[in-house]
Amino acid sequence: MTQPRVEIGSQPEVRVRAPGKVNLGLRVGAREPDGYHPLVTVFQAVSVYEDVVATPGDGLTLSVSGPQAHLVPTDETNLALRAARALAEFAGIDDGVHLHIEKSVPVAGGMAGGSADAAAALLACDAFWGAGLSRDQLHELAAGLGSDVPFGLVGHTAIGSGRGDVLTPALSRGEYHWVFAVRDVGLSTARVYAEFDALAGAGSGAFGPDSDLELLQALRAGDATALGRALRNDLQPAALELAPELAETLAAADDVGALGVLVSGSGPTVAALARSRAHAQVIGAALTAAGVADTVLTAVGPVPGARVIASPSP
Ligand SMILES: C[C@@](CO)(OP(=O)(O)O)[C@H](O)COP(=O)(O)OP(=O)(O)OC[C@H]1O[C@@H](n2ccc(N)nc2=O)[C@H](O)[C@@H]1O
Ligand SMILES: Nc1ncnc2c1ncn2[C@@H]1O[C@H](COP(=O)(O)OP(=O)(O)O)[C@@H](O)[C@H]1O
Repeated sequence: MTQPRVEIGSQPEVRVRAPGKVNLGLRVGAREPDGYHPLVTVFQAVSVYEDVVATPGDGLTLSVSGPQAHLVPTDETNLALRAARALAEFAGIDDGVHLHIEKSVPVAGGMAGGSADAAAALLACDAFWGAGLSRDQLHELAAGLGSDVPFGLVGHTAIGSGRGDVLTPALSRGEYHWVFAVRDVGLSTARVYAEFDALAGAGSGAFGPDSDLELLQALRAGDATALGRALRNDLQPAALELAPELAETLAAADDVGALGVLVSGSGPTVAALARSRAHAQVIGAALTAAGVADTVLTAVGPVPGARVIASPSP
């Protein structure tokens, strides 16, 4: 598990890359006494990445770059810093580290960028400090940081139950091409779940372990058309209630022949499944032309979870 540091001049640097995600299926049960909703979800990791770079520092410090860096908290609430602190406490380490996040995943966009940062920071600190934690130990720390963080570690395709943190790998064949329509204003996950409650009955009514059989079958077969038909998000009506303009984005992607289109997680990012890389470009151009997205990203999935990457940035 321990990874070598890459020396740049005299500076040791560990760079870890972690993916964003889309929930291909997201089935939500009724709120439980602890205030959380049980889920059955099928996660796919996609090629929109966060890089977290660990370098020497006094104490635990953080910086962030990227188009939406100004939206990311850099205080103690930042998930990457919380991850570093959790790992240091667990492993009894009192060395410092500076973490720099190069952010590409939309902030508060329903693509789990903060969770990717936390997963990447766990792996980066483990390698940087030579802590040598096992996968199980990292997973345990990840689950303590947030429900989507364990998936940020494992990536690929997985079924999440519990709060999404209990993961079972899912078979998936082939590559899927995505277009993500990003909005500059995020949607708070807490608000979307609260709206889900307010719209009582908006859920699928089919909450349970067998909810996504068609979806899982499509993935096993590598059948993008069938996958497009099976995409499902129980939070979508709530996200649309809070951000009605998303209906136009969904319709615009549908109009240009997307195989399927849905709100990603708690939104407001809209994910459209394309037939091919070229078709993804066509959908992206149409969404931009229609003015229904502030930024359009294209990506493929599934991709691996957080990993130390060999070559540091130039
Ligand atoms: C919706 C999902 C789907 O993967 O991700 P995003 O699309 O936001 O990335 C997840 O369930 C995001 O889970 P998580 O990352 O734990 O959400 P948090 O921001 O910690 O939760 C904020 C608040 O949302 C509500 N919440 C969250 C998760 C859950 N299963 N039930 C809930 O009711 C709770 O009120 C909680 O206090
Ligand atoms: N490293 C981080 N990157 C982004 N957001 C973070 C981070 N740490 C904490 N947050 C907080 O978490 C909120 C949502 O996180 P994010 O993962 O971007 O979206 P989502 O939960 O919709 O997938 C942000 O609005 C921000 O306040």
